[in-house]
Amino acid sequence: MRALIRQPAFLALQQLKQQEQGTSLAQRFADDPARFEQFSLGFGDHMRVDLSRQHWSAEVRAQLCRLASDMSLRQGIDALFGDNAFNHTEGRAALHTALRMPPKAKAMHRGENVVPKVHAELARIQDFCRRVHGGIWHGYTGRPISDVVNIGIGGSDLGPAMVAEALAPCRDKGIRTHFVSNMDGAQLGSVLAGLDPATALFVISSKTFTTDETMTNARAARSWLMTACGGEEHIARHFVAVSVNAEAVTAFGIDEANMFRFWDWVGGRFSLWSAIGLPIALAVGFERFQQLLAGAHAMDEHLRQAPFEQNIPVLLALLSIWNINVLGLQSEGVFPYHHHLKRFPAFLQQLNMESNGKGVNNAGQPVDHATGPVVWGEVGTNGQHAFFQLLHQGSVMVPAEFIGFARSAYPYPEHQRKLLANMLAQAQAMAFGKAREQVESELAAEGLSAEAVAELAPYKVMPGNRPSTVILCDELTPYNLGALIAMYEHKTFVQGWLWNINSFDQWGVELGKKLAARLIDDLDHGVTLGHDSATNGLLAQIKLWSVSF
Ligand SMILES: O=P(O)(O)OC[C@H]1O[C@](O)(CO)[C@@H](O)[C@@H]1O
Repeated sequence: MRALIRQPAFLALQQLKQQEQGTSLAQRFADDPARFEQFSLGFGDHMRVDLSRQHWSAEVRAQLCRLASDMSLRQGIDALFGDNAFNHTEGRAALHTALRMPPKAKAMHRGENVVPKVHAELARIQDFCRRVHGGIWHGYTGRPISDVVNIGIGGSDLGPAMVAEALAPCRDKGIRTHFVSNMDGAQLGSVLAGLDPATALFVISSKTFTTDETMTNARAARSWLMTACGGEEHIARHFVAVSVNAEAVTAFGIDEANMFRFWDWVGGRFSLWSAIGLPIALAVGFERFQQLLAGAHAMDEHLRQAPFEQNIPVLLALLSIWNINVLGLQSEGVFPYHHHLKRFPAFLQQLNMESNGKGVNNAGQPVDHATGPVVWGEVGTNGQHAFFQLLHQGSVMVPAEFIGFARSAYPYPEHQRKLLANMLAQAQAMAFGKAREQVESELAAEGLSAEAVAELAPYKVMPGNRPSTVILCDELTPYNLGALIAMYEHKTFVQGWLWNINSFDQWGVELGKKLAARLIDDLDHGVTLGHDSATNGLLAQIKLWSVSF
């Protein structure tokens, strides 16, 4: 297959660039009163995705869809649900979609249908939740569990932490959840300080069960608990594990009976649907966890069945290809207008940037085009009072994705109306801005002199013409959240397919881990030599200031 930038459809898109850039968003809307209907898509009765405020036309969309067809995307999508070898640099499949399939479905991996074992593990999770919620599984003094502490990092943290927070209004099981990920005792220390060891349950979540941050935190948590309860025999009531590595789990001292499994065909950043989602099920109940899976599965089916022109994740990915590879926009802002989605941008950063931050294609050659964008964001309206200035008037153009919900679980209708109004206003301001003439007439109406108007006007002009997407749902339910996350997973996958990169490995994080291992040793022994001069100098300074090394 020819590379993206040598595809005839891509060359056609490049030809269209000038013409498209020459038409402002304001002009597009003026020319076509039905633009919203033309460029917005529904997902069932719960979600509407508005792509009308992007710098594209029906012609661009058609060429992008042709590009996807020419690059055999349909074949790629089919493979995502079957026995693929997508993660060829690690010798693994990418089969996370099997985690949310109904019991009777089939997903083959090396000749075996994996769906029955997925459901067998789900049944174990359900049973465990029942025991914890019913107080049958209790702490060493006999009191029921009140606090669940997930110890994990990356995909073993971000997904469950984001979802547990997002579904906060559904937390009716009497369980508080905490997430400890960082190699910084400040995080573990502050979580432990608020816990009663007799009612705390630690979930050690690590696909490999070798990640240094997780194992360091897990060992410290175990010592803390031992000090409180005074005996190794009590540990089993307070520690469970989620991993693929049974040997390492038992070596740590957790019985295999208290280990929840997933499989090497589940990448870390795609793992929240597996037993890695245990803290979610403990926090909001197993039924809601099932609804989350159902929402994701519905999005899977949409990806598989909808024609490209109406396929939400496909169009999101194609638009990002258009923005990145043709228009040269290298960053994407994600702004959920829901306070409980405050961890969503961080989750998306791992999902997209760890997947698509690659510089070598599937044939081992350097790519000759841009790949994954810088993904960042913050909840609205907080972001508006922080960095939206740059979005509106800065010299960088950042396509924005606004995510909003018509209904709120909280009884503050005024807040909700104002929240939604703000989200819509930001998308409007980005697209249509404010022209100089309007600024001048407003200033004049305020009574400013002609001289003052001329002086102030340039600062108040809003250039507009900045692209954005609005994703609107009826409410932040487990089902909608599942669909939303799966939508972004598939956007990431489709981007990776078209860029012809492996979206499922992450070799780029390895070197730092190796270097850190040597530096940990040096800090342990007070060594300040043998590195580059900057590292040696900083080691010496740390040694001077530190009392503990
Ligand atoms: O679940 P594990 O094996 O502890 O890995 C945690 C995270 O570390 C990474 O491998 C990156 O270092 C992620 O891909 C992964 O989600």
